[in-house]
Amino acid sequence: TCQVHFESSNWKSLSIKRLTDSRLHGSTGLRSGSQANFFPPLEDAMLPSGSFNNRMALITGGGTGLGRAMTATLSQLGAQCIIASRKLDVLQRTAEEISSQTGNKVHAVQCDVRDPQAVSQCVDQIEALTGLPDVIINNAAGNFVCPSERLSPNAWKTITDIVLNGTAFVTLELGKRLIQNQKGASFLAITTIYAESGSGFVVPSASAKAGVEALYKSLAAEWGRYGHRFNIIQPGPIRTKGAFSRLDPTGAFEKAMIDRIPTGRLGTPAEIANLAAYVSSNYASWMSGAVIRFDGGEYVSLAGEFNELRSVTPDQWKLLEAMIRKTKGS
Ligand SMILES: CCCCC/C=C\C/C=C\C/C=C\C=C\C(=O)SCCNC(=O)CCNC(=O)[C@H](O)C(C)(C)COP(=O)(O)OP(=O)(O)OC[C@H]1O[C@@H](n2cnc3c(N)ncnc32)[C@H](O)[C@@H]1OP(=O)(O)O
Ligand SMILES: NC(=O)C1=CN([C@@H]2O[C@H](COP(=O)(O)OP(=O)(O)OC[C@H]3O[C@@H](n4cnc5c(N)ncnc54)[C@H](OP(=O)(O)O)[C@@H]3O)[C@@H](O)[C@H]2O)C=CC1
Repeated sequence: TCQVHFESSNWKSLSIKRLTDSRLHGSTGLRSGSQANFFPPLEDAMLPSGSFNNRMALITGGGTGLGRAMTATLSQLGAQCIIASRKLDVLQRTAEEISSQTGNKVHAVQCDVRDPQAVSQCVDQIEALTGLPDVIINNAAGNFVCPSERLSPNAWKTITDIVLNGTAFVTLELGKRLIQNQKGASFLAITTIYAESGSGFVVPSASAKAGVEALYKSLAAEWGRYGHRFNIIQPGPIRTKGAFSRLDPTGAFEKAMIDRIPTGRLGTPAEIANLAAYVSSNYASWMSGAVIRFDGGEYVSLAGEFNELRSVTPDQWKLLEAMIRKTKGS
């Protein structure tokens, strides 16, 4: 299966014919992505049942995607949940479905997090329904891929308003009321791996998510004295309609994305829901200011400049090593 052709002893002219995922990788017997068999996702709730009994949880964007999965897990573990976003019909459908499965009430509250007045009214409604929450998950977001030179001011404003200002309005409004009531709480923000690295083509999202991380790290330092913990989860790719339809509308990039993930697969909503439940639970009461990357290894895979050498087969390595060992001096 060795496809190395020596055109000269120069590294640059070494032509390595890349093997596609439908062919064996050297003598390892691994097909691209087949390592996923080592990393099967577990779908059941990880924490003991009742871990969130008598606790109230607010999940923004809890009607769909990852927010919905987090709501389902918290509800299954005993929490009374409130889900908030713009589309009341979507929220109500999700709330009914989850409540009927878990037997625990899920409340739907309409709220556009970009509007501080709407956020304040939403928190009034939450106080009346359940009292102030013990768990706040800032999960709502907006995003789309777009070359930055095509972004209008309003496109920039829309994404940064939802992601950064929305998270800030929800966090500050609840924080102030919790402080007044001398009540502790766990705050969790869902960001993304490129909040750390930056990324072209999603620049408003990258900028806003980086701001959210700064906000949460800062408040972790400032508001511990009020009983508040602040943590961040940076998910890698997890299939949801909201994300994939806006970031890879044709599906053209999915295979390349999976190929670069060392665990060979996308994450699942249930996996991130378990992590979010743990971080929000009392089992994690010493965790604050943490940034947890949850991406199957994608970030480090993208970062290391030699990681492409994964495609070199054992036979090719023998040839490369011989060439390297033959080199004397500089
Ligand atoms: C190499 C490829 C890799 C493939 C990756 C595949 C999978 C994903 C992997 C990782 C994901 C990592 C991070 C994910 C982060 C996320 O946040 S995903 C969550 C995405 N979910 C959502 O976005 C849900 C909510 N979104 C929306 O409601 C809308 O999309 C929107 C954000 C636009 C807000 O809606 P609305 O308030 O109704 O805004 P408007 O439609 O009025 O638009 C406001 C302005 O924005 C301009 N605009 C809208 N869409 C685009 C576009 N596609 N391109 C350019 N500009 C756009 C619009 O024209 C408005 O501006 P103007 O008024 O015209 O100037
Ligand atoms: N899926 C993935 O691969 C990844 C996702 N993430 C993050 O995970 C989180 C969830 O994303 P995902 O589930 O994939 O996508 P979704 O599109 O399903 O979730 C986004 C949610 O945000 C809500 N929302 C959007 N705008 C507003 C607004 N102005 N006010 C209130 N709520 C709003 C939406 O509800 P509505 O339309 O009713 O307002 C929706 O429920 C986001 O923070 C995203 O950035 C990060 C990395 C990877």
